[in-house]
Amino acid sequence: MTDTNPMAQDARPGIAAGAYREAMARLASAVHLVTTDGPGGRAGFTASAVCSVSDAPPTLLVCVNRASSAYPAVARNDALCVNTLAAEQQGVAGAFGGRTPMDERFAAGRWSALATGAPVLEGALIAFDCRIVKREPVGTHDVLFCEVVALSEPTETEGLVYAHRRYHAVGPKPASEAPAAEARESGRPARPALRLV
Ligand SMILES: NC(=O)C1=CN([C@@H]2O[C@H](COP(=O)(O)OP(=O)(O)OC[C@H]3O[C@@H](n4cnc5c(N)ncnc54)[C@H](O)[C@@H]3O)[C@@H](O)[C@H]2O)C=CC1
Ligand SMILES: Cc1cc2nc3c(=O)[nH]c(=O)nc-3n(C[C@H](O)[C@H](O)[C@H](O)COP(=O)(O)O)c2cc1C
Repeated sequence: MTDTNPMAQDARPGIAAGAYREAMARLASAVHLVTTDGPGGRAGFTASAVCSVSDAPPTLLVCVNRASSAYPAVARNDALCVNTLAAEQQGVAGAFGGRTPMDERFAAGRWSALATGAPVLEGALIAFDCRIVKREPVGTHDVLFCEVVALSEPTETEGLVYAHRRYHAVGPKPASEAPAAEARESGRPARPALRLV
């Protein structure tokens, strides 16, 4: 049988990086700033390749490109913080998304620290302060296994999602705006949970 779907044609071993990226562009991901500080210096980058591995011990994985300007610091330091971005922090995601000097990136936000000293972004949806417990090179990236040692106070607001090469807002608005409750009371439809920002 001849398959006329170009995506299906590409789904074979040895597909080109471009076809893989095109496929990956269809996946929606939360957007994070991965930040670090220590003997290797302060650095950070925007990341979507982050996921939960285990809750005992609480462990995340983060994939970092070895060609990234943040890599030398991430490679040397033993801690990092995964700052999951709120919808209104799209500008900070842009600043940390490449080609901007580190000092300028950090000027785009306000910072504190939890247990490890890695920079914690004020207003993030949530921040996971981590010790890096294992590193595994895979292709162009290092996969970092990170044990979560402290959490920030969560911010009750919309999250930031990246899909189809664009940012979107997702989730509930702050309680004060309570659109769903309002909509229920007024009989009007609630606004969609996902919108372009
Ligand atoms: N995991 C990563 O290293 C990611 C890197 N990026 C980088 O940010 C820039 C903008 O990206 P897009 O506008 O989304 O266009 P794009 O066409 O370069 O990427 C589309 C999708 O492919 C994946 N991807 C891209 N580069 C990758 C890489 N080097 N390794 C593994 N997966 C990768 C991501 O899921 C991304 O959303 C590009 O330079 C891209 O390389 C973006 C997302 C993830
Ligand atoms: C939405 C988005 C998600 C990204 N996710 C990752 C990621 O998970 N891992 C990674 O190494 N780079 C990721 N990048 C790329 C880095 O943020 C950065 O652009 C890249 O490391 C090159 O930066 P440099 O100019 O500091 O070398 C992402 C970029 C964007 C815009």
